[in-house]
Amino acid sequence: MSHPLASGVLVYCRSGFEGEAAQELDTVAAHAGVAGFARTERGAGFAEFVLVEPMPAEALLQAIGWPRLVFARQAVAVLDQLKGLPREDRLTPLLAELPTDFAVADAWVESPDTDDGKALTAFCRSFGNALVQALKRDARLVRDSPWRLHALFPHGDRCFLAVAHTALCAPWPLGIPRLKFPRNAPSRSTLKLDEAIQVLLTPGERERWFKSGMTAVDLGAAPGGWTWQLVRRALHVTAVDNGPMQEELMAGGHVTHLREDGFRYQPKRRVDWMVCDMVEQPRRVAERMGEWLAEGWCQRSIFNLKLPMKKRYTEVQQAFERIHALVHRRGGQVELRAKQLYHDREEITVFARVLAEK
Ligand SMILES: C[S@@+](CC[C@H](N)C(=O)[O-])C[C@H]1O[C@@H](n2cnc3c(N)ncnc32)[C@H](O)[C@@H]1O
Repeated sequence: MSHPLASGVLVYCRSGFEGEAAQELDTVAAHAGVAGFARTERGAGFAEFVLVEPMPAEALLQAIGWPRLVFARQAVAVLDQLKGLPREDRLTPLLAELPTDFAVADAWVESPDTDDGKALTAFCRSFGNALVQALKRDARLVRDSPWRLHALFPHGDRCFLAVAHTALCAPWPLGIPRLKFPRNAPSRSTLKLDEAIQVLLTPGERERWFKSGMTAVDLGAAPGGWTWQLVRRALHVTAVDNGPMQEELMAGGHVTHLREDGFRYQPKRRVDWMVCDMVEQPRRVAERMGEWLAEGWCQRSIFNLKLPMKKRYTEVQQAFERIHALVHRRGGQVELRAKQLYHDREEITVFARVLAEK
């Protein structure tokens, strides 16, 4: 069976952001005309959208999938939820729920990215090995299947059995790309920009849009973690910040440091990239980012929106609307992709590019 039926969508999110993830699922599903409701538990590290009627998993993931969700590190299509699994044999009941003649390329056993979930990591590893062996034995593991099986255990006796379509879902366990902190990078924030580039851009875009000799502006750059990532990709960077930049990074000769206000700075000529990590109200940041994009001062941008307020989902929507409106007013159109990354705490990271020139 190549078209499994799903009963819902399960998204993995940052603990504490389940409300935003659920609100987003409700909104995106309503736009896509998919009937159902979102539910979650605070601190669970996941939220679920329950369908009124089951539908093919692929169509569901196309309508409410990972690429279009901001507060989802991963989104998978739920086949079933198993409760009260016996400790002595959790494998047999799980295998019994798999649709017959359904093969997958791989199987991942996961637990939410929470303290409770972390306590299950060792179990997940050994159970994952057993599951893969069992699937091999039953000839259900087929390398070129577009499907991957996911078993998410919120508790030792409760499991969501789900499937991911490799073209529509995050390619990393728990939706978290494994990134190593580079030894000589100036700050831990460096991982945030690295993750944004991995998560928000395709491999082709990464290759085309980061070429030796390209130019970038980094607003709020000090001590230089984001600048370091751009320099690593052979870009020339103008770093705008009143604070000091790391000496080693400056010594490389690829960075010009300007002690100026990042909200007033304007480049003399268009740059390939503008990145911004200034800690400010999301409205103020959105306004300035919209201005940069509308005026064509940069081709593309990656910026953070800090979200310390209560109505975080609404705040994000308003910021996006404002950027669209500013660019539209100047005759352009902007594409926005955004995620709450693993390295984002109370914030999200946005990629923006202008699609049509004035
Ligand atoms: C979170 S830190 C940036 C860290 C940096 N991205 C890194 O990876 O090392 C925020 C920076 O924004 C700067 N900043 C805040 N408001 C600013 C403004 N109006 N103009 C320029 N820099 C500003 C602060 O001085 C601070 O260095």
